[in-house]
This record gives sequence, C-alpha cells and structure tokens, in this order.
Amino acid sequence: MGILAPARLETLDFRKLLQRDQFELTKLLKACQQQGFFYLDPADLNSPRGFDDRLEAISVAQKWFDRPLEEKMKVHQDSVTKGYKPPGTSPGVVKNMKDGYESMKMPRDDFISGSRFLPEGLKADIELFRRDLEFSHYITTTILSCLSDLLSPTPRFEDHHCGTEASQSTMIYFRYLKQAAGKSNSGVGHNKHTDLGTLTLLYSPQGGLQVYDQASSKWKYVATQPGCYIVNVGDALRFLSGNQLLSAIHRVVPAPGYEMEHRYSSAYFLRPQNKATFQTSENTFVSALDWHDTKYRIFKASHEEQEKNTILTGGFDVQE
Ligand SMILES: O=C(O)CCC(=O)C(=O)O
Ligand SMILES: [Fe+2]
Repeated sequence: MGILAPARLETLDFRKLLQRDQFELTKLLKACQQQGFFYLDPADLNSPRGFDDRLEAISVAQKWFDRPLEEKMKVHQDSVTKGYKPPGTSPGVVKNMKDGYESMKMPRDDFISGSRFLPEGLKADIELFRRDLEFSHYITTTILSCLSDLLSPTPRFEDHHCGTEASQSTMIYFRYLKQAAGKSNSGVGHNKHTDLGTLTLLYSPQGGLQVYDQASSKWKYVATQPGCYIVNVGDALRFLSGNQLLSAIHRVVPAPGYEMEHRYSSAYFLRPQNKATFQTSENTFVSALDWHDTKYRIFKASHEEQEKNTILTGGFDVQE
C-alpha cells in the first residue's frame, strides 16, 4: 500500500489530565477537534497495574486464538458486542475481499451482571479481563469529564454514560491473520470506518493502523508508541458535542514488511447508555442503541451497499 507519511498525533499525559492541568486540557481539546486521535501515556500512580493488565490480557487472548476454530466457534454468538467473531464476516480493506481478523468480545454489562460468559482458556483470567475493562472505563470516562469541563455541554457528556444503565460498551481483543504467501483470496485488514461510540482506548504493539487525513485526502500511518494507548473519538461523542469533536476515519492494513506475522490489538469501546439520544450525520434523531445497530448493519453489508451513503465513515467522504 505504498510508503505513507506518519500521522502527527499529540501525546497526552493522563496524570496531568487528572489534575486538570490547563496546558494538557488545551492539548486534549485541540487533538479531539482536529485529529480525533491521540496517544495517551497512562502513568497513574494510583493504578500502577492498569496498562500492564492490558498487556497481560492481550497475551492471554493471544494464546486462546491459537485454539482450533471449532472450539472458538462454540462461543460465537449472533452479537456484535459479545463472544467470538471468526475472520471474514465483513468486507475488508481490499475491494471485494473480506476482513482479515478474528476477535473475542467482552461486554461491560456482562461483567456487571456477573454472567459466566468466558470460555475455557479465558475464564481462569476473568479478574484480569475485568480489571483491564474497568481501568479502560475509568480512563475513558475521565477523559470525557475533561471534555465536559472544556465544552460545558448540557447535560455533561458523562451523564449519557450512567454506569448502571445498559450500554453497548465492550472490550474487544483482536487477531489479524498473517497473509499467507501467494494466497490472495484470504481476508485482509479492517475496512475504513469511524467508531460508532464515545471514545475508544486502543493498544497494539504492532503497526498497521492508518488514519485518514481529511485536509490532504491521504491515509497516514499511526506509529506505535511503547507504553501508550491510542485514543480516538467516536461518532456518538461527535454528535453529542454538536460536531465540535471529530470522529476520524481509520482502518487496519497489513503493515509493510510484517505481512507474515499475526497482528494483535485490543480496544475498549466506551459507548453511551442505550437510551441516550442525538442527531446523527444523516440528520436523524436516534438512540445510541439505534445508531449502534444501524452502523453494524453497514459494517457487515457489501462494499457496494457501504458506498451508497456515508454512515460507515460517520458522514464524511473518503477520496481514494
Ligand atoms: O485493531 C485496531 O488497531 C483497530 C480496530 C478498530 O479500528 C475497530 O475495531 O474499530
Ligand atoms: Fe475503529
């Protein structure tokens, strides 16, 4: 996919955001308005294991992905927030080819209700996964509170994310399959999209993520930064902010030179409570649950269907 320029993203310091450091808050607002993406250094003296839990959870998920497909399919569910998703269920990054990733999804509501939903090979580590999810929830809701301080929305953004209300917030662990030599019909990557929810807290030790720069109409690669999460704004937060914040278009491609290895990543998707409402890029008033379901219908539709409107890319056009 050619040599691309790197995206120039800010690195924010979580400790300074917690302290409401004015300079850091200004950087946060600019990053969310202009790029919709930033790195976050999670150093937090109160939760020293937070980021380490993410690394460990990825390595447990990594081993689980090595299990046979038939075993993983036992926890395949007709759900986009819960259970196993095999590779190739949606259009991928290459026209007329499917996606190239499998994933295991763990919804926040299931941890809260105490449901025993994790399969063999993962269930022994349920407390690790719970900590990873709750730390990610804490980080994303703290960022949300900073954004409310900055933009003074009524009600505050957090008020659409009441912890006890049902939501589609979920943690997802991904494996992008290596590209078999000379085999061109396997799925590839993760198609262009904007995230549908509020904030995404992503981590991957490997490259492949690209963000679309609207000013230059070019894809830019997002370099990995050791010890840092990548945070991005989703559609729901853009809509709740009256389009002041940007949900940036991104995708995942096989990183040049690394096509022959699997890529692992994980993301916590903070989403508003199901019954929150907002006006979308299509000028419709919908609930957060409706937008979630609409967006997933489009994620799964054919490339031709996807091109009929701009729902996939949050109301924005992509020149390719
Ligand atoms: O795997 C990644 O790096 C990104 C995944 C992603 O963009 C998504 O699932 O929304
Ligand atoms: Fe995404």
